[in-house]
Amino acid sequence: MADSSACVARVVRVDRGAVLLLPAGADAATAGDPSGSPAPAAGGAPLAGAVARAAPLPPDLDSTSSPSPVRVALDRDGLVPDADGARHVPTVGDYVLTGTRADGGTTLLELLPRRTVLVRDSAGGTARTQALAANVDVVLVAEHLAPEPEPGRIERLLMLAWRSGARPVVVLTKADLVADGARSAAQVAAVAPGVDVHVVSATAGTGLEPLRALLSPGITVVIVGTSGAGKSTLLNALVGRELMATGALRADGKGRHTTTHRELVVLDSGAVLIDTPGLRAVGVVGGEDAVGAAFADITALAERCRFNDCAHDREPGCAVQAALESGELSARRFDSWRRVAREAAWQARRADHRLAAAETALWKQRAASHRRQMRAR
Ligand SMILES: Nc1nc2c(ncn2[C@@H]2O[C@H](COP(=O)(O)OP(=O)(O)OP(=O)(O)O)[C@@H](O)[C@H]2O)c(=O)[nH]1
Ligand SMILES: [Zn+2]
Repeated sequence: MADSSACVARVVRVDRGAVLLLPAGADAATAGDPSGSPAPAAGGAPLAGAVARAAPLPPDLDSTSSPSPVRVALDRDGLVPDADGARHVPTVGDYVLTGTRADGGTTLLELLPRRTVLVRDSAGGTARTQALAANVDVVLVAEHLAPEPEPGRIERLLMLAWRSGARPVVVLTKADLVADGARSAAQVAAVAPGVDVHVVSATAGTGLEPLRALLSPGITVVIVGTSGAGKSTLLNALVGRELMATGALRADGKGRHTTTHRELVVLDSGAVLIDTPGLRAVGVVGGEDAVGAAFADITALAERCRFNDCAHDREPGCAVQAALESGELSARRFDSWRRVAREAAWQARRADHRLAAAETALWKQRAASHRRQMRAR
């Protein structure tokens, strides 16, 4: 499918009918070069570093300029085929193979496999999911300390993060507005088992070092959180310059600027940052694994129940009920877990059902074509 001149590029932004791509240079992976796999195993050095290094800067430009992305039109349906011909909606962070037309223009050839992908349910409760970002290593879950953090929202965002395959990290923002950020952090840590929780103030510049340390070459970091969580402000503070428009009032008095699209930015360090618009209703898409990870504390408790099929209701020897009684587990978190676990089970059943329906349709199609062949004879 790919011609010999195929190159790997990364999707920086998706517009209507087109994508912005950062092309990889001579040192980056090319098609047919197995060592240049764009989908490295977790922990491997992703291509982003190569993309960042790919375009040497002209000497008259300072080090803060990045190579400019190339705009490439999508097919009419707005989709990009993968190696098997299945067509996908491209998303920020995707790696694609590009080719060169006779007139020198760039064409999109193929979507490369996604190592990780952040997805959510599309609005309206349809069966569709929307890919928010692909090939990310770290998902920063941002939540403000003032107003008070909402544990339920953090739980949902953590499920989204766990489900992506990337590593979640919680960032509690606006520490300058509260007296005791550490106390809130301890409460939030209780709903984020296995996840680091950081307390930061982007405006005061405190607590940023551990987050800066995440921004190593080749690492892709995406930030998610409700509108006003301080995502853009935090990213700007991490980078030390204005990358993202923030919700602060604009100097010209023309109201507020908020993030309206997802965009990938390559830092001088070679790390890649993706800002996302505020996620309002995080419809959490199934994934019993994600529930298990986000609620690892309850999963561990449930393993200690006397009965394997304990419903954690009134069964004797239920470790979950015991934890509720002792106060080790909050009723709120237990309810939260029940709700998402039910949703996950429902999603799984629905996916099975869809699969079964697709299978039936395929067999009907085959049977029909078989009948046609028989008739033709
Ligand atoms: N006091 C204080 N205010 C902050 C801090 N970080 C952000 N803010 C303010 O919070 C508001 C929202 O910040 P943004 O960075 O635009 O929030 P966002 O999460 O990117 O919002 P969306 O783009 O709508 O998703 C702005 O008025 C910021 O100035 C902080 O550390 N301390
Ligand atoms: Zn039980």
